Amino acid sequence: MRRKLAAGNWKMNGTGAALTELSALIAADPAPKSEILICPPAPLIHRAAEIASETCVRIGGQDCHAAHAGAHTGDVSAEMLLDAGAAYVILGHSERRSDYAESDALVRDKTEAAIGAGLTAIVCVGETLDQREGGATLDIIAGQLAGSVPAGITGDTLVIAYEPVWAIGTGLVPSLGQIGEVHDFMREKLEARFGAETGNAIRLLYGGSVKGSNAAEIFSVSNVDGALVGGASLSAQDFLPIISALDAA
Ligand SMILES: O=C[C@H](O)COP(=O)(O)O
Repeated sequence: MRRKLAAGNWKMNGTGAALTELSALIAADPAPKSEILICPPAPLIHRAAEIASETCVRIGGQDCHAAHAGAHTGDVSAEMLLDAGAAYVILGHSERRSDYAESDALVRDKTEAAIGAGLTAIVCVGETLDQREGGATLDIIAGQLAGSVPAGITGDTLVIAYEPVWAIGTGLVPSLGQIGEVHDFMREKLEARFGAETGNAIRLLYGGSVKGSNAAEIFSVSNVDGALVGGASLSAQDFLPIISALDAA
């Protein structure tokens, strides 16, 4: 049985004052059935992890370098995230793929580094609007999965987030049929590559304009094990209904 995961990606939002939202989240929902994850900007990870220690909320990073250490100005390694208190790291988010031209091969190397350091990697995949309209969605997802996910993973160290690029921060959401088609396809691909047991243990998140108002219907779709939430994770008031919907799914 896969434990559901409500993951919040704060992106490049929030200074120390934003941690009051994390405290409010912890105070409001101390024992959800689902796992809760908040991925704040890197400078807040250590403080966030201290606030969340011994609570049900886990803390994660939004990226890491593929190397353990070295001359990589401005980067952080997976080991540094772990040392700061992170348990997860998001990798290959479409904003990283577009802002920094991150390739599938680079995402795969980062994922290997993250898992090797003891983090759980959340690898993001998703098509652009042109690709969807051109009928290429499943080919794109297959290629990103094959290229970004390393060999030899285990079901508890990898999470896949399906985030259609055109749904991120736009208020646009795929139909439930479209979400289900991609999630079922990803499950098939993962089972074919890693075997039924591992492939079935990997959690599959949907991300892109998830709100309290649409969360329940999204979580009713087969093979949707939770959500990767951007804007609506920035306030406890907005994130809590999503967690409640996931608990109820
Ligand atoms: O990582 C989160 C996603 O990019 C979704 O962002 P959003 O919920 O603001 O659309």
